[in-house]
Amino acid sequence: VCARIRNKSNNKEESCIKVINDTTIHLTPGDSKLTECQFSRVFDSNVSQKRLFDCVAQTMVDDLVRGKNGLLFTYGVTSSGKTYTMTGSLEEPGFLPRCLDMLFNSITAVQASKYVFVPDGMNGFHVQSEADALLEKQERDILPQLTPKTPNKIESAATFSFRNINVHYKEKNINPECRYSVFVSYVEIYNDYVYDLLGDVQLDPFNRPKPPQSKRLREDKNKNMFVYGVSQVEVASTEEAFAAFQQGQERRRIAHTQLNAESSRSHSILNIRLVQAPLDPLGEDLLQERSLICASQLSLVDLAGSERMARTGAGGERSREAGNINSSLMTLRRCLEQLRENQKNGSSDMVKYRNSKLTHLFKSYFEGHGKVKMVVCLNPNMAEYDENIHVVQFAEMAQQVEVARSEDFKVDTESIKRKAMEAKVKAEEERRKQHTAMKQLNKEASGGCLASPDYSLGQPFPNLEVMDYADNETVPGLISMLEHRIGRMNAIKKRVSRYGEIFRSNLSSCTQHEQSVQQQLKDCEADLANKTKELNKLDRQVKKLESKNQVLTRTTQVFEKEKKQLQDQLSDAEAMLKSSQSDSRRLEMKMKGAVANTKAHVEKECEKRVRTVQTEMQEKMWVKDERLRQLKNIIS
Ligand SMILES: Nc1ncnc2c1ncn2[C@@H]1O[C@H](COP(=O)(O)OP(=O)(O)OP(=O)(O)O)[C@@H](O)[C@H]1O
Repeated sequence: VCARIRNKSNNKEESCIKVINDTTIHLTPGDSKLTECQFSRVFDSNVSQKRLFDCVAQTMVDDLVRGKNGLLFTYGVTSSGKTYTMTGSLEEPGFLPRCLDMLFNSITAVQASKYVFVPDGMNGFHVQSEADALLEKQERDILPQLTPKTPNKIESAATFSFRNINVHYKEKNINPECRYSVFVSYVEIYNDYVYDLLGDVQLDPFNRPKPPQSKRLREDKNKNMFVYGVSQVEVASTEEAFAAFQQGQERRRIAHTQLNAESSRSHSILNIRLVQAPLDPLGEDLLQERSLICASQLSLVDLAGSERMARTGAGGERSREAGNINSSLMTLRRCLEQLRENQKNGSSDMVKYRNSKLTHLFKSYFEGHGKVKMVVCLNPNMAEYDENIHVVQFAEMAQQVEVARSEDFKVDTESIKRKAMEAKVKAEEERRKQHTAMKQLNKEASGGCLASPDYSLGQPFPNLEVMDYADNETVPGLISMLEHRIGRMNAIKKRVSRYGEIFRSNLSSCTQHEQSVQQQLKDCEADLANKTKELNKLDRQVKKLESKNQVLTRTTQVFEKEKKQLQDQLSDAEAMLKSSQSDSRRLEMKMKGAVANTKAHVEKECEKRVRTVQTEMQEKMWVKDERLRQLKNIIS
């Protein structure tokens, strides 16, 4: 567990963290209170991205190449520099691009052709022949053009050229007798659901992207947890891998808009998987034996901000998010605590990994199937003191957990080499044997051994006549001549039988050779038949797609026509609407004028009537007053 302290947001403000040495920091809220924390390594705000990579992540790439798994995660509160450390920028690349760069630099000379390794859907891989891989490549190159499925094309890999990765590390443990391929998958855990960020986007009937579907976690035959059905994209360079990552980021942004989420409230996990398999004894094709294929992975995890519920000040949906993050990080904490307890007491109490997707996914790492490293990011602002205390407490506890070391993947190159040598020697011996036999036969045939004089039994019989029984010259001469003839005959017999043997052995080796050629021919014919079948299938698919394409083109034309008609209708309707609007405006003006006139007229009329009534009333009052006065006079 390492700590990285980021720079202060305001230089004038006092810092709550003081770096004492390479492994110790002091945390203080400003007064005399002081908490000391130990880490395996402390990096202050001046540390460069490169140095951090050298010290923390480089060995994890070494392990990846040796066939070992690794988990590297950043932990800390929001804005403490987790994403900066993990991903960085094009100018200041973080762990992720640097790991990819080192990996591709290391395997560049021994990279397998694309699509030779095929994911089997259960976290494993199998190997297919170069020819099948080529066929698949052609299919993939052609089919997407015919079926434009989703609007999620991977951004051009050339877009990403990282500055400051000029280190070009190379891992020395690359086995030249193996071939390697890299796959990436990218998932996020949000509200305890796992989403695939590199899968095809499903569209709704209105051609809008559908909200993402959650994935399940499963265990493979090696007891490693994996996201079932997750997309694994094969990448051939750092740029291609980063382009896939960027596509995932974009998908994440869209999904967050759909789910009304905030990116800092989800955990994101990029898995870099390195697959390797040895070459056959002749060093030509990859061996297809499953047991010889090794797939190792490096999981780079950017955890959600670790602040506590009260700090988030959230309500409603946000409070549920905060709760889920807290619960997943809390489960992580509990699991690590239980592991520590088990290790301390030698007990084997159950660790409840299943309580959250995060811990469930990384269960295998904590059980010793790989190396785990954590970079704790700390923000030195005084306001973060309380949160920092919780973060370092977690880190200190995590440091006490020991994860068992996993074993290197070793290809038995010695036995493969031995086999190769044996096969070579045998083939060479066979060739030499045949060659000598042929040479011998030719030599003997052309060197006159088989020519007629060699088959002769010697001088022809002289004309002999024995006249005297005491002839001591003729009979012994005849006897020696006959003995010589018998010797010649035996030698010829011996030679003929040797020729017969050589001929028979040549015939048998020729027959064997012919049989093996016949077998090869049969294999080739079967292969050809398969290929022809596949080709026919592809041909049919192409035809089907072409006819679909035609139908779609026609439908598009019909729709285009309808669209044009509808557009015409729309513009007519708009024109009508405009004219009726201006009519109604005119009518409104007219009505307003009429209303004003009528109002003025009515007001005038009213005033007139009021005045008349007033006059009448005044006259009546005057008459009444007059009568009252007269009445008063009469009374008085
Ligand atoms: N060590 C650093 N040096 C320079 N800038 C940094 C450093 N750490 C973080 N920053 C900057 O601070 C800002 C916030 O950092 P970042 O996004 O990495 O935080 P975070 O912890 O990932 O936050 P969140 O939890 O919201 O994802 C970014 O603009 C980043 O560039």
